[in-house]
Amino acid sequence: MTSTRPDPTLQTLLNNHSNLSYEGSKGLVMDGTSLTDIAKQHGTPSWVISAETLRRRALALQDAFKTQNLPVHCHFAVKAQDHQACLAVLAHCGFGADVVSGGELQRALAAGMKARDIVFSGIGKTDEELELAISQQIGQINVESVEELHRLDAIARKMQRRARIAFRVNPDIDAQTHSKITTGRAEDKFGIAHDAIPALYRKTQTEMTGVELVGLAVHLGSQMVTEAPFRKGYERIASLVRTLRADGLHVSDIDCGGGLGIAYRNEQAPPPTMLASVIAETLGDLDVRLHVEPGRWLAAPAGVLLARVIDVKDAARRFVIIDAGMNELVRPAMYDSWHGILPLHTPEDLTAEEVVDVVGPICESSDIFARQRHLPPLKKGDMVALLDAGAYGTVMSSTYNSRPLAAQIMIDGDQQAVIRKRQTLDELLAQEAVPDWLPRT
Ligand SMILES: Cc1ncc(COP(=O)(O)O)c(C=O)c1O
Ligand SMILES: N[C@@H](CCCC[NH3+])C(=O)O
Repeated sequence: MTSTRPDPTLQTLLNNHSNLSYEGSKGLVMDGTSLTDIAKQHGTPSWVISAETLRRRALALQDAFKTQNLPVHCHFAVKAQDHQACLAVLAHCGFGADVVSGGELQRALAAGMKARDIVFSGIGKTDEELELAISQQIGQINVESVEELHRLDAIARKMQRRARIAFRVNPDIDAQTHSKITTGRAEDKFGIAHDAIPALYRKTQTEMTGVELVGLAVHLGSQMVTEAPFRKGYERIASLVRTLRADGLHVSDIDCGGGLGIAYRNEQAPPPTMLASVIAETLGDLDVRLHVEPGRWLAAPAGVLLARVIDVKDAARRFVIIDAGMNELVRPAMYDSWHGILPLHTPEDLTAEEVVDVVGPICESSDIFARQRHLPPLKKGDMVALLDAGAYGTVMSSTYNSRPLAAQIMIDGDQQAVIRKRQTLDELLAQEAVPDWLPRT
């Protein structure tokens, strides 16, 4: 995710984020709501998520498939943004869910998603999680190994049920993204090796009674901004489907996974219409039910993280120290990822710039949001928005350095609500117990 390309200008960042604009004294506005007002009312750091943007992107994705006349079922990858209010927005748009744990499964159901619209992927599903999925009769369990297949078959038979499953294929294709979010190479832990699929498929469909094998699933990685890996992956799946059918086996469902990237840093990220046409060209003639599992593309641009400048420290570099840290948004520290940063007040001159490092307060050298970034001059008390924080933001945050979890606010037209209260230090400490047999001073 690091790159030698020059950073986009603030104007380019704004142009790339159609839900953000500067409106005079209101400052930075997201879908009509002043982010300064939110920060003043709810404090910082705070997460803001726009239901309107979520909805707009959900519809754009569905439209892309409609234009291709593709019968695609959309399942939101809950791991990207798991708040029930966000899941409810997407459920209302007709989305199901892609879940990776019993917790996510329960969240999706609580938010109103239908069990039959839920797909369960994940490399380490416990017996209890498989039992939950079977008892809820979810749409599909994507099996990731022979070992899991046998475990699931035994559990389902014991429950006198038949679990609807697909095999997650490891196609041994590089997603051309950050290595830490690549999932489809042979050395990655995910999926069943593509060359092992035909024999296992036959054995499963002809001999196993606890599972109903309906097809294949593939997910190559996340933040994919080139077309080639999608195409290669789906071509491999199409060729497997033809092999299976030539062997008299039944394939009715293909799950195309997620992975569609966004332009965090003005990347030439392809739109969903690219995904739709690649799926149409590679899998469109197979007469199967198609599924997709996008997360980031839907949620990332719908969210921002608001923070306040604690201090500006002039040393070997100018450090803008903000009150959000890697415990809130860990992506830059974890993947060297780039997030746009905009001041909340309307800058007098969008082109007036200082070169600064924007850092958090955490005692880790990796707690850096931006290195040598060109930003309008910032001073103590100014507030900023970290962009594209709606996916893999709140869900990956922690309380490192005893920092209570930040508040989350949903905006929707002229409505807004706190959808997650700021955690208090008392609540954080109340989760702990000190054994009374410990000697105390
Ligand atoms: C199986 C599976 N499906 C879907 C996703 C969602 O990916 P993204 O947020 O990149 O669309 C992931 C995460 O990479 C995943 O592991
Ligand atoms: N957490 C990653 C994405 C991982 C996707 C899960 N398979 C990110 O923030 O980019």
